[in-house]
Amino acid sequence: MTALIHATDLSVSHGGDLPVLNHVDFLIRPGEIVTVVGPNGSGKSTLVRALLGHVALASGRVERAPGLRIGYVPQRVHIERAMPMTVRRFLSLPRRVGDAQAAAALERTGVPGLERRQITALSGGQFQRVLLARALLSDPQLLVLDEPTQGLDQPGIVAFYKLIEEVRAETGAAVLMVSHDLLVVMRASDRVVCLNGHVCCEGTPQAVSAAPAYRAMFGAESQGTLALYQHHHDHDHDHVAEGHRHGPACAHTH
Ligand SMILES: Nc1ncnc2c1ncn2[C@@H]1O[C@H](COP(=O)(O)OP(=O)(O)OP(=O)(O)O)[C@@H](O)[C@H]1O
Repeated sequence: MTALIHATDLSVSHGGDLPVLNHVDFLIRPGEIVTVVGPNGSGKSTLVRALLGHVALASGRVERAPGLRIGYVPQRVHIERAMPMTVRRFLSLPRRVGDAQAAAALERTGVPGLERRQITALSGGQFQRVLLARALLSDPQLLVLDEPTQGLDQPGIVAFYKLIEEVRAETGAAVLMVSHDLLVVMRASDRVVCLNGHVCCEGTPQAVSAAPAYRAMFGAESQGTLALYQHHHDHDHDHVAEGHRHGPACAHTH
């Protein structure tokens, strides 16, 4: 298998009437940056957790490359920060690491020397970088980031994505990201998957931002994303770009 993770016909139900994920196919290859976008409650976190093997599947299968090393950064809001703990101790959870390794990871993520600080005393942006540092300690082949820039301001978001691209360039790790930051997320991604219980459309950022299903889902917000690309390429945005896969919500033909 050349893919790091390959999921086919994935359905997940949390017990409600409708499945949260409905026959989703998903693939991530070595070194790719893939971003999953979609409205609140569209199943993005559930997809990530299913790919990691953290939720039971109603149907389908998930294949992970044998021995795959994954660095997982869960949604920041889900991490208990109230407990008194230094950054250094946090970096040794769940796996103990040496001082030099911890220092190098903090340096790499742009927050050197924070070891003795309390987790509770960090800013949102600093904590995000500490979380990334901890994920990098396992030398991952795949970094999984769930809403990594939630709560950051615009410059903080741009800086974080730049850091992710640098890490990918240096380590060759693939990156799977869930994000709402439509304005900047597209630029950093090789491929975008637009999710709403099912895969509405997927492809290059350019192709997805021009797809009717994507526009319908994000409406006015998507205009900024389109503007971002207008000077990068020369096709007419009133036409559908080539190169994206159709989902059930796509009404057009090429
Ligand atoms: N453990 C759970 N038990 C019951 N329902 C759940 C559980 N986890 C998620 N859900 C429901 O599944 C749906 C999808 O949730 P999920 O967190 O995957 O969406 P999301 O796209 O990541 O949302 P958001 O953008 O708000 O983070 C939601 O309706 C949510 O309420």
